[in-house]
Amino acid sequence: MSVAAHGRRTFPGPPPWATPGLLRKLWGDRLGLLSDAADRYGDVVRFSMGPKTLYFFNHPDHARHVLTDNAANYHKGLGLAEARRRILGDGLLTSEGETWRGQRRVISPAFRRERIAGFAGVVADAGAQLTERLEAQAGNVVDVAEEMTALTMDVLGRTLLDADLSPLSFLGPAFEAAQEQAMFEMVTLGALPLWMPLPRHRRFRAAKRQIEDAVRTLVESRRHDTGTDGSDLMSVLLRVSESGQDADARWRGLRDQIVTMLLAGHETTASTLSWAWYLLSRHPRAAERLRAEAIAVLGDRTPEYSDLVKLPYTTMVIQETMRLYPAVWGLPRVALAADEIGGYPVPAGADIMISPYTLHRHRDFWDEPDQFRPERFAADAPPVGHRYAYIPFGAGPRVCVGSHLGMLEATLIAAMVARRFRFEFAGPTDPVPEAMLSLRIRGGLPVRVRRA
Ligand code: HEM
Repeated sequence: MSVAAHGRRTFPGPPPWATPGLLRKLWGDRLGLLSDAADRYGDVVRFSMGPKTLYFFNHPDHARHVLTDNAANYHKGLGLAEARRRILGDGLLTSEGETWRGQRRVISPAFRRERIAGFAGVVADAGAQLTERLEAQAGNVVDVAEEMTALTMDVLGRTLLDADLSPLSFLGPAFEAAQEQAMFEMVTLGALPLWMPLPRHRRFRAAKRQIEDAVRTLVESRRHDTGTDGSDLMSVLLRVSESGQDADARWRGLRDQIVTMLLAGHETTASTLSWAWYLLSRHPRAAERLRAEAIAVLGDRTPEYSDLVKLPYTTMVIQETMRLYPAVWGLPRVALAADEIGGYPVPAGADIMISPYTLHRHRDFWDEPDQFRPERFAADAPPVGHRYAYIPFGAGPRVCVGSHLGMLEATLIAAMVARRFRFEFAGPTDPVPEAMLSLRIRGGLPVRVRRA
């Protein structure tokens, strides 16, 4: 069908008078907003919200078009644009164009599979410390989401940043405040400028200061101690920051990269592991199978990188967790020039949303999409109906640079913990997903720790 023919077609979507309700949902229930719209209107939805229009495309072909085939026409959008302005700056996640291309070229080697394989020892060590902490808590209720955050932060520090991040436990809440602000600005469309003396603005400014101070400390301590071979991420970032521009710009460049790595490198894996523990607490047979595999493969010994391929069921549990609760639930983009997606015309400047969360539950591509069934990812199961119906790490040029590290960490930690413990969900009601930049669990995940 021609563009002109579609141009006359009106987009499906809620009527303009629904705007207040839509904005409320954009603030309080982003997943509900998208899921309900997909159920009601199908694969293409236009949300008109006052001055803002959001185009939601929910067919895997649309995802391929935006993320890969015509990726050059799209920059990062809604939510990420605010996060860029407020906290991430021109780090790898939010930079664009030539700046991004240059950064990706120099940063990627630090994430190669061979390098990541060398990190298995650090992951195993962090896992051993975690199991000791859990042992001390056997029979008690702990917030396992908080434990996962501490663990992934520790691993990130010791692998990529060559630093002990344990004195920086305030970073978790500080990142939370920073993301809150970015989301708030997204929903209020920037109507409440940061100079206004609101408590949330004060909270944000304090959080930003804490994050900057932490980065400064990391950089200073590293400059005095360069005992590495120079190919780790921190060395690469420091080297890059030594060339060109004025001192201020160099510092900003370095800060943006480190803040980005701190945020992107720990929340996502922590979220994945937390949701996995919740799902396993609700599916004891799957939990038992995972435990049996972990014991058969690892026994009592320290896991190694080569164990990854021997843990297919554990891997399937992580894959299925990322299907139901993809840590990066939304891939917002802005169209640079007018385009046509799935036959629908979108104007230049249009805000586009591709959502792994809704694609991963798309009824045309998944059997019983809301059920937790790790078997769908078994080697002998039918392949996923469409390559872009499952994109937990994104796709195309902006695909996750840390996916190998994320998978290594999630799989080894799941096996190490499951061979010793099981968790009973101890919350008063089912956990509520909170769609910030990553998919958190609102209020944490209380579980009772039981020796398995
Ligand atoms: C289970 C764990 C993880 C998941 C599910 C995940 C998911 C994603 C997704 C979906 C994207 C694409 C975002 C977009 O297109 O807008 C992304 C990008 C990115 N991720 Fe991850 N990630 C994980 C772990 C990590 C780790 C461990 C790091 C390490 C620092 C990391 C660093 C990054 C960076 C820097 C980008 C931006 C890449 C670019 O634009 O060139 N991620 N991640």
